[in-house]
Amino acid sequence: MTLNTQREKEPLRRRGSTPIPPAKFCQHSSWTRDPQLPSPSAQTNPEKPRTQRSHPPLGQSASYHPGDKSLHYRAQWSSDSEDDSQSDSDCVHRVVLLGDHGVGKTSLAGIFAGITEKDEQPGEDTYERTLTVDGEKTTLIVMDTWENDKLEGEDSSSQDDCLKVGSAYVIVYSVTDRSSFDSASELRITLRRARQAENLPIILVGNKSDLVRSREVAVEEGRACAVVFDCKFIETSASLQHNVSELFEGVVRQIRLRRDGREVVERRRSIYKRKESVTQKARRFLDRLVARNNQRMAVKVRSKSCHDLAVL
Ligand SMILES: Nc1nc2c(ncn2[C@@H]2O[C@H](COP(=O)(O)OP(=O)(O)OP(=O)(O)O)[C@@H](O)[C@H]2O)c(=O)[nH]1
Repeated sequence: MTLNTQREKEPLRRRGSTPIPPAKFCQHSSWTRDPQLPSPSAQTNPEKPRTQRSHPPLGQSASYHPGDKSLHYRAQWSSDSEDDSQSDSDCVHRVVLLGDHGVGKTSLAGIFAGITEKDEQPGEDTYERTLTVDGEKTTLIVMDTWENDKLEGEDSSSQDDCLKVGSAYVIVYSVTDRSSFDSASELRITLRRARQAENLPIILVGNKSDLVRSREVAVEEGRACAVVFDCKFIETSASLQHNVSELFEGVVRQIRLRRDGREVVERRRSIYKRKESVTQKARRFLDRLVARNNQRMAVKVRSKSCHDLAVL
């Protein structure tokens, strides 16, 4: 994996209120977007100026591909150093950020969007970006539209919309704020109620991991919560841009695992993942084997795997 810090084009931004044409979305495994089609937003707003931004580091795995003219209106980052010409699909998925005020949703969305300057606040609340993960392109539309504090009797339609439209959800809490952790659990329950029958990718994110001294929620608590609520877990620091690329690449992998099935995704990933040693692989295999016959072990393995965003 390489880090490419070349200048890149600004990612597409939308206002949350701007309707997104449903035809853009890949809710089904068979849907593939025609890369020759112009962006729907480019059609509705052809005059929209696009300024250049520098790409943030995005962990250690970012690389931008400015030569791709068919996707000129979108920014991309890649988890691979390989040539992307082999990419075989380009689906679009909505990822909704949920969580209390001040936990860092906008900051995470800003990093996703490629906003680097500290004092530059994201002006919009919906961002589109194409990621190349394990050699395949996927476009995410990250929605930072959640309004947490609807009062009793107030119209909750925007919350309902958020709970309906996502192909994946990122529930953020701050590790320095226990009440935000409690809210995250409530949000998980609300989401489960709203989308009962669906096996949605949901990632619980403990943000602000850099604030070591004011930590109120231990990493083990986050992990245990993810096991109980059957979702994935990662700690991030938007300030240090730690684990942010891993988070969004993990979202892509979780979407694909549900779309393609476990074997296909894991095989594809293994081609690209060369860092894992034979010993690590063998340990993981043995853990699973033992877990099949041991309920308690199964919980242990699940708690280990809940922070591996590349497996189901
Ligand atoms: N130290 C530290 N501060 C962070 C981190 N992420 C966000 N912040 C700060 O926390 C504050 C709130 O961040 P936002 O991104 O606006 O949080 P939000 O969840 O979008 O908040 P609302 O828009 O009110 O819902 C800002 O001052 C950020 O700079 C982080 O990882 N570490």
